[in-house]
Amino acid sequence: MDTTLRFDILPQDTPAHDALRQTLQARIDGKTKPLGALGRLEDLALQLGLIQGRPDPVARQARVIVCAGDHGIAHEGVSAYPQEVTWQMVMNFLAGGAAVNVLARSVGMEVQVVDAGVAHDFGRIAGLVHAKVAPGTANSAVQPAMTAAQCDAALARGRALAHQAAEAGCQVLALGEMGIANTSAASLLLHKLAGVPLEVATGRGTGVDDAGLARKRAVLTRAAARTGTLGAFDALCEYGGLEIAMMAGAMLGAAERRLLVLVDGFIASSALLAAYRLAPAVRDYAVFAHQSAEAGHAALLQALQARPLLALDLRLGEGTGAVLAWPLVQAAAAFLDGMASFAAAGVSGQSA
Ligand SMILES: O=C(O)c1ccc[n+]([C@@H]2O[C@H](COP(=O)([O-])O)[C@@H](O)[C@H]2O)c1
Ligand SMILES: Cc1cc2nc[nH]c2cc1C
Repeated sequence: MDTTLRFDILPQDTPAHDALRQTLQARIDGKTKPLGALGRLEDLALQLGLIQGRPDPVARQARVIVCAGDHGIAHEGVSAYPQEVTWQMVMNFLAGGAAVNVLARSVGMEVQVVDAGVAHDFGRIAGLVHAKVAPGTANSAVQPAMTAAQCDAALARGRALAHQAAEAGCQVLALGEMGIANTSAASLLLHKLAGVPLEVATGRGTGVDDAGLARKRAVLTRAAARTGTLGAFDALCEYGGLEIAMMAGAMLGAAERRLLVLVDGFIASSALLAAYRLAPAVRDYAVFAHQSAEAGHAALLQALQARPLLALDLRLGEGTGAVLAWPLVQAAAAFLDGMASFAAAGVSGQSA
């Protein structure tokens, strides 16, 4: 089985990119600083230029899309919080009172809240993007979480949301999520797609105690045993979530429109892992914002050969870590644009 969608992402290893890479590197190296002294900001500037296909990339507008979804596996008692927190937090996002709202305001980022698959009827509520594919997934401990049609619908809707962000003028798209029990889905994806043992891939999520962690591991072991080796789409169907598939679709759609993708924590990274396996070129568009305190995130980042920008011990989700990395992307574009070159400033370059 495979997704019916085809993602059209420009790979970045073409000869045209080699020429642009050299131009960007020369611009970076010509700035008034010791060679390489802006460290990872230099990598960011280079990546942004390659993504936008220009030596003078811009980072003016960014949006965070928070995808919310519920999980059948929550009924196995794998989270420290009850399922209704998902829809209650959606209301909190819409009221502007959640962490992601506050942090996004502080860095000048727009928040879009999406019902990807919450097990609650919101009615026609203002401000919410109504993209509910189903009222939560099925319990992946006993059956596939999603049908292929549901997974395809979530991917397609995510892609469309990313395209809309591009049309609205964004250069950068951050993806975040809300979904009680979705660390279970992310751990199962990590286990199935990267072969990471469940003992390593499973953490405390919202904060289960030792007994809760043991129970969660037992549930995930049972769930994983239902299937053998899986491709990315089948793994999403079997163990993913509607919000995870929607984030994956949005990441792929963002790359199609040459947006830089800011990846949040453990669950968002599992969406990127699935997206990467569906279309490897998406990896070049991704910036890993932070290393989550969730056990398993280190292994996930390693599987993607990713080095996150920040390490703040966050384990909240919602896109909070991704939002905090937006000023760094802006700083990268700003130094490339505004710093004087050695020639312009009359500063001597490196000694021969
Ligand atoms: O982003 C992270 O790294 C992260 C780590 C742990 C928990 N979360 C959030 O907590 C919820 C999932 O935790 P749980 O225990 O219900 O599986 C979900 O709403 C996530 O946004 C998020
Ligand atoms: C309160 C609360 C807020 C969240 N935000 C993301 N995941 C969350 C989980 C809980 C429990």
